[in-house]
Amino acid sequence: MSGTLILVRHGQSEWNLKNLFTGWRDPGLTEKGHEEAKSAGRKIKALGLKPNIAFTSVLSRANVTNDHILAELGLEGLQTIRHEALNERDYGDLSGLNKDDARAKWGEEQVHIWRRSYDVQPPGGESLKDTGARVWPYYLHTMQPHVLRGGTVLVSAHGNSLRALVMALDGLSGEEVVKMEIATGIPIVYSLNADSTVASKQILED
Ligand SMILES: O=C(O)[C@H](O)COP(=O)(O)O
Repeated sequence: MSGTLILVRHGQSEWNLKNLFTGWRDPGLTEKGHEEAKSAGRKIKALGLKPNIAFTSVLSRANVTNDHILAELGLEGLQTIRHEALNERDYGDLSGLNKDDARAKWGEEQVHIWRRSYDVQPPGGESLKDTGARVWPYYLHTMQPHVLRGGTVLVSAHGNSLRALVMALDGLSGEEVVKMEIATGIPIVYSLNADSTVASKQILED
C-alpha cells in the first residue's frame, strides 16, 4: 500500500445555484457551498486523514473550499499549490449562459453531449478529453509522486477536471464517463498501491 489521494469538488457556487455554465469564470461559493466545504473537511477528519500537501486550481471556488477543509483539519498553514491545470473545463462560448436556456436553444440532447461526452467540444471550449490532456499529466508529474512516497494529498478542484482524473484512475471508457457525476463537497478517497494502481476508493457521502 502506498499513499492516499483525496479529491473534492468545490462547494456549491453562486453560478451553480443560478444554473449558469461556469468553466473558467470565477464566482464565489454560496452559503450552502461554504457549509459543504466545511462538511467535507469534517468527513476527512473523521476518517483520521491528515494531508501533507494540498493542490487546487486558480479559481476562487476551489481555493476557498481548500481553505475550509484545511481549517476543519487544523492545517491552515499547509503547503497549497495552485495550478490552472486543475481548473474547470473551459466552457467556451457557453460560459455565463443559463443551462435551461441552452437546452431551449440547442436541444436537450446536444447540451447533454456538450456537458457529459468524452470528446465533443462545446463551442469555443474544451471537451473532457481536452481537459484530461492537461489534468492527467499534471497529476502524473506533480501530484502522484507525493502519493507514491506515502503521502496524503488533498485536491480541491472542479466537476469536470475531477471527472477527467477519476476517469483515468477508474479506467472508464468514453461511454462509461458519460454517466459519471461528481457531487459538490463530497470527498472521494483513493488509496493507491506502490505501483500507482488503485487499491481502494471510498466516496464520503452524507
Ligand atoms: O462549469 C460549470 O458550469 C460547472 O462547474 C460544471 O458544469 P457541468 O455540470 O455542466 O459539467
